[in-house]
Amino acid sequence: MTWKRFGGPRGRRRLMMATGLGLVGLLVNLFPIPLFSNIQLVLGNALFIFCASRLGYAAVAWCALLTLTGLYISWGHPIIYLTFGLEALFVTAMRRRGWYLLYADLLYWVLIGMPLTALLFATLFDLQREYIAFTVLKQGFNGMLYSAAASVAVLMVPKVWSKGLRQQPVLVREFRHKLSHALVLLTTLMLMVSLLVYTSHLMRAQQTLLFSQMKDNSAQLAGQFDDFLQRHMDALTIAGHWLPDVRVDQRTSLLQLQRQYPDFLRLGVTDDRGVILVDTDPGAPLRSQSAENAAYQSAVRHARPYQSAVYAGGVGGLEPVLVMAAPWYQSDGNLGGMVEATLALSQLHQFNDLDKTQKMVLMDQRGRVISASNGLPLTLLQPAKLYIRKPETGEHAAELSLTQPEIPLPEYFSKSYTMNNDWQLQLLVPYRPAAERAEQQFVLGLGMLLLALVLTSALTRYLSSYLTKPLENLARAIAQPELGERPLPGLPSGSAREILVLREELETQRQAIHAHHEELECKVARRTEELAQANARLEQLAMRDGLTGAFNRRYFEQQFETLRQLCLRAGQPMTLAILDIDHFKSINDLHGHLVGDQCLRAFANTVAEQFGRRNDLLARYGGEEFVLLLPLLDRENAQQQLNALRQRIACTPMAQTDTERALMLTASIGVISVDSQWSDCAQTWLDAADKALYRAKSNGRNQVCFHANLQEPNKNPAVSLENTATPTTGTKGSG
Ligand SMILES: Nc1nc2c(ncn2[C@@H]2O[C@H](COP(=O)(O)OP(=O)(O)OP(=O)(O)O)[C@@H](O)[C@H]2O)c(=O)[nH]1
Repeated sequence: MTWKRFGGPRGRRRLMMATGLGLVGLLVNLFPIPLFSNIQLVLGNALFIFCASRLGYAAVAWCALLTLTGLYISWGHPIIYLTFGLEALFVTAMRRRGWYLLYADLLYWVLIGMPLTALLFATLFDLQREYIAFTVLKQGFNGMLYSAAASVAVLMVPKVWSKGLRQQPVLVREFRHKLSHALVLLTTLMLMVSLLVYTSHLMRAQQTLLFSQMKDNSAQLAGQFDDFLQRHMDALTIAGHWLPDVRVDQRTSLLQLQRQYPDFLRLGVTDDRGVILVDTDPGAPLRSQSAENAAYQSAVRHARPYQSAVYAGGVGGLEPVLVMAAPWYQSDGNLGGMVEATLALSQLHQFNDLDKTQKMVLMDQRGRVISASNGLPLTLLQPAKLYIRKPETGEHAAELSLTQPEIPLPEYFSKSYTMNNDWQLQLLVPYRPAAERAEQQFVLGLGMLLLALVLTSALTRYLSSYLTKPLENLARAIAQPELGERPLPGLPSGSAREILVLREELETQRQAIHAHHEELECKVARRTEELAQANARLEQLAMRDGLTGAFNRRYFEQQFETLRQLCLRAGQPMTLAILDIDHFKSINDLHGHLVGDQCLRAFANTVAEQFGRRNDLLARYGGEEFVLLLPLLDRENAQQQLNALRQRIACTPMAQTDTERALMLTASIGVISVDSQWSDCAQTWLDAADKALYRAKSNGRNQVCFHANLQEPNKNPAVSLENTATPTTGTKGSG
């Protein structure tokens, strides 16, 4: 056990909490609530069950020890430490595994508590089997009641009370489990309380009825005994009056009287000094009541009837008898003496024998048994040992045992009655049948309780799924990725209003989110479009020449290697041409820069129209110079197409002068058209083409000049360029 856990301030607070709860439990258990039969409620145990919901083993064990000490004081059986102590630890362990207290306790009593209690009772006590079964059931019932009470306390007591003290995990459960537990708890408590109230009320009513019957019966029986004594005394009194007339044969008359009253064991007549004159049994003289007996003397003196105390007499001198006497008078009216009789009392119980359901004990003033029903373990004329468990109170009969003072179950309900002569009549009704009735009702009630629990559990399962299904559907619908597009699914028409409201609220929110989402998407699309356009514009700006729309020099340099690789892969030559407008300066000078710009644009368009293949690339190289990169174009085709271009330029009006004359111009073109492997350096190619251009200019302009058969450009390209240039002359355009 982890007593170390009690270390530190938190541990000390836990110890204080366990001690506080344990002491409350101890106090409550000192006064178990008596219900009926032998059933008592031990609500104090609820305290250690409550403790098990919050604290660990050590704290619960300590709380249980305190609580059970209260029970030990009131019950006196040390085995409670075992059965209930195990219960405390078992419930703590199960709570740790996430069980509800009520279910954990029920499981304990079914699996361990009831079998263990039955075993202990069978071994340690000499009890009837049915009584053991009933006691065991009673323990289980008790367990369920106080664990249900503890569970309610757990629900009711604010969590803040045990804040920081918790050793048990906080359990997050599904709604249906919570609902089911709450309903089972409620049902258990309601049914148990109803069962207890109903059964104890019924039992009390039965006991009240029984007690009132016993009261009547005891009074009636006592009356019969009084009658019995009175009748016999009357017989003697009457005999006292007629005895003088039959003086001749008084003995015969007395024998006749004895025949009429067989309980007179013997009869006799004394004189006024107590000397026996006549005796029905002269062989054994009538016990003298005279001389030393002051009461008898007084009775004689005053001519009053006399009744002795009970003493042993009769056959063998062992039966309880008494002597009664009445005065007799002589014919002159004077007191003659006393008519005496010995009266047998042991058969008085026969008055009660008609009622088989009850027994009786009649005791004299000194508590000695005078007469008792057959079968009772009592000895005549010995003081009766009556172990009365509860005194008679109010309308309840006392509980009485004749055999053992500490027997767990009383043997009889008893009602005592004091007769006129101070004899005690004890009326006894066997306890067992009444207890059996109570037990039957209790077991029946317990069975109904279990049935109700099973039904409640099954019903709440259905009910909770009926309540939670719409919530689960809603949660599932919300979790769907395409939530925004579709409306939330409708709920069954019988759904709770709160859930319907929740659904409506969620649907409104969904629509708002969806609208917002769509708006955002539109915005994003618009922004993306704008961004793409801006990017395209930027791209254009980055790679195009603003005036002519042709690619710029940087773009040309970027694309050069790509297009060269294209030619390499195709094993084709590549052509690079530099186009330079002839005498462009004079156009500027004569017509102004605007016209010059117009010419540049028109020139670029004309070139682009001529070389419109996908991979042809026209870039403005600077001023009025353009570069044409023509992949997959061999020299022959290049020559043909560039000449065609040159002619087309020459006959294409590029702009209008102030005088509305069409402005025509020519261009010189320097070309290099070789295997693409020739050089991987754009500048080398440009230089070679520039050389050719230079020659075109030098040769009179408006012509296409080629360089060819360039073998090792990197070594000395200029030399080979000079040697291999092939000019193609055209008509010189006007400037
Ligand atoms: N309008 C206009 N003129 C430009 C532009 N860029 C360069 N120029 C002009 O182009 C002219 C080029 O003149 P030059 O290099 O002497 O060449 P050219 O007059 O064409 O003579 P050749 O090339 O030898 O036939 C210069 O006068 C520049 O001012 C431009 O963007 N717009």
